[in-house]
Amino acid sequence: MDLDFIKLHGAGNDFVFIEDFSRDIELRSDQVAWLCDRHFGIGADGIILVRPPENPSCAAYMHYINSDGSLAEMCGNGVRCFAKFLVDRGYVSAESGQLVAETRAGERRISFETDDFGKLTQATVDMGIPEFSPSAIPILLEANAETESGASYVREASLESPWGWFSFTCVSMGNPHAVCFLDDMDGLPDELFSDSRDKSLETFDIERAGAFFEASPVFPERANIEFAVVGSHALTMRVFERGCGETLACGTGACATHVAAALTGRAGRSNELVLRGGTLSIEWRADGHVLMTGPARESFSGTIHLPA
Ligand SMILES: N[C@H](CCC[C@H](N)C(=O)O)C(=O)O
Repeated sequence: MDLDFIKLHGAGNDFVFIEDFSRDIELRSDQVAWLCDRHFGIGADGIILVRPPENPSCAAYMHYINSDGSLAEMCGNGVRCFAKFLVDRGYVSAESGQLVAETRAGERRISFETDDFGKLTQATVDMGIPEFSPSAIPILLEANAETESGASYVREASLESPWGWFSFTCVSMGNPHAVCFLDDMDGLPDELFSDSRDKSLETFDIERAGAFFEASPVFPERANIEFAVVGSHALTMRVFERGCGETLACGTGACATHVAAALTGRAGRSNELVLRGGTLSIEWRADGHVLMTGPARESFSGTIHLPA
């Protein structure tokens, strides 16, 4: 089967977009993995099929698939690129400045800016209200703290690993996140850093630590694992994504990290989240909604022959 595709990315988190308004594209996990392979396929962190919405007031439905073929409820960088796909191709009027995307996690309102040619340059997504209960994450641990509004949540729960104990604060943005603040890297073993003389987020071996916790039995549906460092002006983070591995950015992960930082007194209600692929601006509003602002870029388009 020949597939027309468009490659887009949000802060380096990249996706293969395929228009599927006729709802006749179904991809097996091995086909998804092949399309996402950076040597034998197109190369991406995930696939996004653009499908008709259930609710006609929504612009379209975002069907997101991780590069390992697993489905995820939500993708923050992906939904900004989703808006770009729709605006740049005229499915949504550039003048309207907003649209509602339908996702597996629910509807997400997006406001966007365009350039002089009507092409979307950046978008602000209302990522909804985070969920905290262990059953909502899901995580097989008891809640041990309460938010100001009385929601129970898992705060800096210690999980053991071959390299010692790590503390995670858990947040759902429609998909599961476990956030670890690396407050004392000197206390971690040398083998977890590519340069033991420079124990930093950059030299931290996220592939090993992230893979260990992503697959921990404490997360029955696995989890996206964030490691973050709080600076004087910004939060710097890296993410090992469920079903993908390390990505250059994770929109829902940036939101979860920001919320966890606010909950644990490390940050206020608005922050710049610095990721390897770019910076996302996150605000946790007083009404509980999390707003994420960031770029969306088109890389290239083409047609690929998908082996049967
Ligand atoms: N791997 C994630 C989905 C993609 C999230 C990320 N790319 C984002 O921008 O939010 C999961 O399985 O929940």
